Amino acid sequence: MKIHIAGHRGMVGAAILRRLEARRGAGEDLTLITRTHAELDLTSQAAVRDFMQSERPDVVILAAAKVGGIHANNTYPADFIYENLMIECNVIHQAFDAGVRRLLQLGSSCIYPRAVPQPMREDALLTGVLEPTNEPYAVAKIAGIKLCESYNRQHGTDYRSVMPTNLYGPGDNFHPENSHVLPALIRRFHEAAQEGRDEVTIWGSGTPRREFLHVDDMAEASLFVLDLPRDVYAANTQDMLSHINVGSGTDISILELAQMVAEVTGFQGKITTDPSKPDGTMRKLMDVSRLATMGWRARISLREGIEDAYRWYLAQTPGSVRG
Ligand SMILES: NC(=O)C1=CN([C@@H]2O[C@H](COP(=O)(O)OP(=O)(O)OC[C@H]3O[C@@H](n4cnc5c(N)ncnc54)[C@H](OP(=O)(O)O)[C@@H]3O)[C@@H](O)[C@H]2O)C=CC1
Ligand SMILES: C[C@H]1O[C@H](OP(=O)(O)OP(=O)(O)OC[C@H]2O[C@@H](n3cnc4c(=O)[nH]c(N)nc43)[C@H](O)[C@@H]2O)[C@@H](O)[C@@H](O)C1=O
Repeated sequence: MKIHIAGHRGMVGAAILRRLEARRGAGEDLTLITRTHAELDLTSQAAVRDFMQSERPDVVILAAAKVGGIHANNTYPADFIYENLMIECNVIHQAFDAGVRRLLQLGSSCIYPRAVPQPMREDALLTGVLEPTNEPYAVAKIAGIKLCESYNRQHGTDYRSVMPTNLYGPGDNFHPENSHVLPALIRRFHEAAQEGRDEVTIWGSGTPRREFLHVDDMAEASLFVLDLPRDVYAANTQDMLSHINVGSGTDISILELAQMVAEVTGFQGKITTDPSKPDGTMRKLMDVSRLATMGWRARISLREGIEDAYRWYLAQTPGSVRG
């Protein structure tokens, strides 16, 4: 079986690759095909066509995307909508043209309307107005789901979509402005503790609630969904092989999260908030009952996961951390 992992150097793609390499090491007959961003720009239709036609994988896992936190989404909306639409159109269509029958793509919990009932069910898609700070990215991610569904309907393919909640872990982006909240706080609290500062400021009011999932759980869930028999997956995705939520099933306020990161990093000072920064959606908690019914649940607790991410951050040589 030839599997192409697009985005294998990203946080999620690398975690999926680690699991597949372990399976290959355990004797599964897998050929894993990867290209770096420099070797293959997925926004180039011609380059993706040449790649898919020459490699002709059996399965494609699409974990490449333009990704960032609330500030990056709000500051570079054109990059987020353009690059993500191009990557999805190129990878999904060129995979189809090259005869790929099975594909898994990663979306995001931001596809759901901002004021949707919590926890957010899969059928809440397209029932209301999106969160403005990440609407362009969300529109691209919704297009990704609809691309897969449409190829399935018209051509009988088996293209599945997983919708992860907020992710974190080894390989994350720790950029002070463009990253997601957890890596940003790990870095900020670590640096404050090292420098003996007595105050750390977090963005927004601290009251929004988010659900976090460790990337190793996400990688496991992705391969679990990919491996599900088609009839089982179809029965749980409204018979059209649509999208499925992946999360831990519990959420936490950003202030509580900051307190946990402070404990893990050894910061003992005061935590203040900066209301001039956006809160974004006030709550994002996935309804993960469909995936649970099919047999998958998250295993890594948030506290353990933060400790793991912090160990990974500390183990990097200075200057090698992304961001
Ligand atoms: N991180 C999170 O909290 C969440 C992530 N997701 C989704 O999970 C998936 C993986 O995200 P994550 O691993 O966190 O993101 P990363 O930014 O860690 O990884 C994305 C990867 O895609 C590559 N890439 C981006 N643009 C291109 C391109 N034009 N051509 C080739 N490669 C490209 C990047 O390469 P390079 O760095 O060289 O540009 C990078 O290796 C994405 O679909 C994302 O939307 C969903 C919900 C939450
Ligand atoms: C995964 C998800 O990620 C983004 O949506 P988001 O959930 O709003 O992500 P975030 O992690 O950036 O922020 C979460 C909350 O945390 C607060 N916050 C506090 N202090 C910092 C801080 O220092 N950095 C950041 N980034 N946020 C901070 C911040 O103000 C917000 O209230 C979108 O890309 C979206 O498209 C998407 O898919």
